[in-house]
Amino acid sequence: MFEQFSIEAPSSLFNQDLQHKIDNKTKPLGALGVLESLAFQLGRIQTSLTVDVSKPKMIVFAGDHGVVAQGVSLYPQEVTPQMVMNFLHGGAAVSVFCAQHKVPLQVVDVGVNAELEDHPLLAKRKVAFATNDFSQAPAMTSQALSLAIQAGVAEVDNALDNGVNLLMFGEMGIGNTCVSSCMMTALMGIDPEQSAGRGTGLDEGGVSKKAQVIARSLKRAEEQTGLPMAMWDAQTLAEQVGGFEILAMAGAMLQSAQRKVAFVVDGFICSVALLFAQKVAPHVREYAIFAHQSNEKAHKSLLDALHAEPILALDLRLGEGSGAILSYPIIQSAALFLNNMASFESAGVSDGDNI
Ligand SMILES: Cc1cc2ncn([C@H]3O[C@H](COP(=O)(O)O)[C@@H](O)[C@H]3O)c2cc1C
Ligand SMILES: O=C(O)c1cccnc1
Repeated sequence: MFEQFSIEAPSSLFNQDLQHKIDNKTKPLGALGVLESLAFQLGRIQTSLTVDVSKPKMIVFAGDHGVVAQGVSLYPQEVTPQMVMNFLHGGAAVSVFCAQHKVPLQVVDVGVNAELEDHPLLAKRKVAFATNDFSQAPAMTSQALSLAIQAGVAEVDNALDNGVNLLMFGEMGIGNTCVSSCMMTALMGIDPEQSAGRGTGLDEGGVSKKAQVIARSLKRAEEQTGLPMAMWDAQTLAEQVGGFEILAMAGAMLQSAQRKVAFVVDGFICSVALLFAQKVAPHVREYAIFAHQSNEKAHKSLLDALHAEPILALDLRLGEGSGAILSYPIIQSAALFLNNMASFESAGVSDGDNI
């Protein structure tokens, strides 16, 4: 299933030169903080002392989830196709922010529970109209899993073949915080109480019901596979409790890393996609830029598990790729300081080792 991915760590060839270049900019050592680690990471990924993030693209994967039948979201499933139309017509948060930064937006239907009309911004790669309700049966077949992964791979290939040099990923799918929490529980071996959060705005009772649905679903899957979840491989985990848009995004992240291009991770759901991708190929993590820390409860512990240093913390709890696009100006600034800032030598400024 995942044999196509053999992801190498970014090159270390320029590590010393990159650090030297960053340290010799006209600023106190380390003073540009997170921008310095971003510039270093981009330089490693692009194997260059100058970096280019001038051709970004936002790809939003959309899909529906059978498990919403268990009452795990505040909103009805119809909102998924309605929001996809809103993305296409420029009215969603991610659309507005992409327009602000002149970043092209592509929406990919991998499993929306509605027939969608053709639209230039829409890629139609529907695997099915929704996953199965995984509290009752496996979420998907291995064939469906493969189609979801390949949808992500194909969209990334398409973008990179057209010169894109920075990818940003987002998602839309009512119920997908439940799916993400369930995947996180299985991937990290934690209690569902620790991974379930409010999503679109559940109250405490709703969150504890969501945790119960997750616990029941994982028990069902353990019984059906005859294996404790700690022993599931990536394929089993995805088939049992995955979501189409989350797995398409994982495929996209893996392909982006395979082709040595950095990608921006949005909030909680995207971080779970990365955690899954990391189970397939650990080095994928090194190509990820973390946009922000979401207000979804489990995002902080997930970011810690990924050793991630997010750029922003704005109390967002939206998804769609909204945090990813908001972080783009900072990523641009990281590239610009590395490329264009003067060095102590070129600007004739005295540096600081005279003590
Ligand atoms: C109008 C609206 C726009 C959204 N845009 C993103 N999401 C976000 O909320 C959903 C996940 O939350 P839950 O698991 O609680 O359903 C996802 O679709 C996510 O992208 C939205 C949700 C709504 C209602
Ligand atoms: O952080 C996220 O990705 C998120 C949080 C709440 C709702 N939808 C998405």
